[in-house]
Amino acid sequence: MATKANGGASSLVKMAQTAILDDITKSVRAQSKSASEYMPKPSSSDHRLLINFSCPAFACGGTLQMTRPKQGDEPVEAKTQTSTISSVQIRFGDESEGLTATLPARSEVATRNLSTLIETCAPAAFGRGGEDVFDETYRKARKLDTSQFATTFCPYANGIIDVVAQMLLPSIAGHQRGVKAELYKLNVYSGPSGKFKSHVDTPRSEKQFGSLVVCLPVAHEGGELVVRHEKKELVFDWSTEDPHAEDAAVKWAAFYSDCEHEVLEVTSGHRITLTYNLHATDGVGHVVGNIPAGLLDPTQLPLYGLLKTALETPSFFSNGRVLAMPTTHAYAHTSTDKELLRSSLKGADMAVHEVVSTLGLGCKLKIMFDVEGEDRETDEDMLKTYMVDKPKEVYDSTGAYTYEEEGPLAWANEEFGEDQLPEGKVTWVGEKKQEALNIVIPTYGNEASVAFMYSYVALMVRIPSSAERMQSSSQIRKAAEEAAQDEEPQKKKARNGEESVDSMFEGIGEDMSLSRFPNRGAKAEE
Ligand SMILES: O=C(O)CCC(=O)C(=O)O
Ligand SMILES: [Fe+2]
Repeated sequence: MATKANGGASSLVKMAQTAILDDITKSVRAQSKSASEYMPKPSSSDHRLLINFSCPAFACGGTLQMTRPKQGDEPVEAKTQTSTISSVQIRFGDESEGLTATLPARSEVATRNLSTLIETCAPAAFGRGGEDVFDETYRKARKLDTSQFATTFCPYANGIIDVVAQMLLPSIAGHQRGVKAELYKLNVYSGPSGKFKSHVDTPRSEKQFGSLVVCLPVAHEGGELVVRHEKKELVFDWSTEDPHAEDAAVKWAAFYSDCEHEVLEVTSGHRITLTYNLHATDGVGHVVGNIPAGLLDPTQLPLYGLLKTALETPSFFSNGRVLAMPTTHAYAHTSTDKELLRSSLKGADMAVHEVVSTLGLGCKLKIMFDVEGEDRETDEDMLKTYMVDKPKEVYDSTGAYTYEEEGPLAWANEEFGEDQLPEGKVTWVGEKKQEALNIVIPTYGNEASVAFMYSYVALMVRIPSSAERMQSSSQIRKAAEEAAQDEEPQKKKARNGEESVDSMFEGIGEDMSLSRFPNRGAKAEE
C-alpha cells in the first residue's frame, strides 16, 4: 500500500514537472519569431540574408550604472561585471552662447543648465494621417531635434548596440547583420501629465527594424514605457527619485518597429530620453559591392596602379586573357547555395575585387576543389583541381561530392598550369595556398542541406585584348572617376553582377560578370 501511495505521489510530481516544462517550452516558442517578419521587405539583392532568422524577444533593455565621481584619492571600485558610465553631457543652445547640461546634475550650475535645457525644448508633435499634429491629450512632451543638440552619450561605446544586435538581429549562417543607430530626438516628458499614448514609430528607412530609447538620470516618477507585441507586454519603469544616489543610472530599451508602445503619465519630475532609429546594415564581413561611394578608395590600393599600368601596356596579354587569382581566405557556403556571396570577400581578396571592379574588369568567383583521380594518359594517381560556379553543382544535400567530369566543371589540374584550362585562356596569378578545404559542419541537427563548408575560391579576372583596352581607355578613366566620386554602389554592383555572354569565358563560366569594356555581350552599357 505504502509503495503504491509513494508511486502515486511521484507520478503526480512527474506530471507537474512535465506540465511546467511544457509551459516553459510554449513560452520560449512564443517569444521566438522569425525576424524576417520585422525586417523591411527584402530587395532582390539581399533576400538570402534574411532567411532563417530567429529572435528571442520583441524588446530588450538594460542599465548603465553611473559611477560616482572620485572623492580626493579614493580609488574607484572596479566593477568588472557592470557597465558603467560617469556622466552624460548634452550641449545645446546657439553657437556663440551654447550651454552644457551634465547629468546627473550634481552641482548648482548643472541643475541650472538642466532647467535651461528643458525650457529650450519645443512642443513635440506626433504623426496622424500623414501630418504632424500637436494634441496634448495624446502626446504631451517637448523635444530637441538633432540639429539643436549634441551629446557625449554613445550607445556603441558602452556596448548597447552590440547587445541590441545580438538580441534583436541574430546571425544566420555566420552572417551577423550590423546595427546602425541614428540619433533622432531628445524628448522631455514632464510631470504632471507628460505622456505619449499608444503608437507605432514611423520607420525612417527601408532598413529600419526598431527604435532605441535611452533614459537619462533625471529625477521623475511614473512615465513607464510599455511595449506590446501580440498580447504580450513589457514594462520598463525608469522612475528615479534621486539621480545623485548610488544607484543613479542610464536605462535603455530597444524594440522592433512593429511593436505598439506608449509612455504612461509622468506624475512628477522630468523624464528625459534620447531616441534612436535602428537600421539593419550588412555588417562587418559583408560590405564588398555595397561600400558607399568614396568610403574606400580602391585607387589608393597598390594593386590598382600595377594593374592599370599593365592594362595600358599593349604587350600585356594583347589577345586578352583570364587571370585566375586564388583567394587567400576560405569562404563558407552551404552545399545548396546557388552562388558564392561576393559581398563576403575579405582582406586581400576584397582588395582585388574592388580594384578590378574600379578598373572596369569583369570578375567572377569560382569554387575550387580537389579530387583524386587518374591521369588518363599515364594511369598515374593524381590530384585534379576543379572549379565550379555553384556549390549545388558539385555537392549533394549531405555535402558529399556528386560532380561529373563531363558536367559544368573546368579542370585546372594539380599544377595550376595555364594550358590545362579551356583553350589556354587562363593564367594563374599567385599560388594556390593549400588544398581546397571542405569542412562540413552540420549546423542544425541532421538537416544536411544547411551544412556548411569552406572552400577556396578563384577570382577570375577578365583582361580584355589590347585593342579593346585602347578603345576603352577613356572609359576606364571615367569608370574610375565615377567609382571614386559619385557612383551609386547599387549601380556599380548591378553592373558587375549582370550576366553576359563572352566568348573569352566559354568553358570557364557562363555568367561572367559584366565588365565595362565595350566589346562584350549585348547587355554592355556605358
Ligand atoms: O520616451 C520613450 O520612452 C519613448 C518615446 C517614443 O515612443 C517616441 O519618441 O516615439
Ligand atoms: Fe515611439
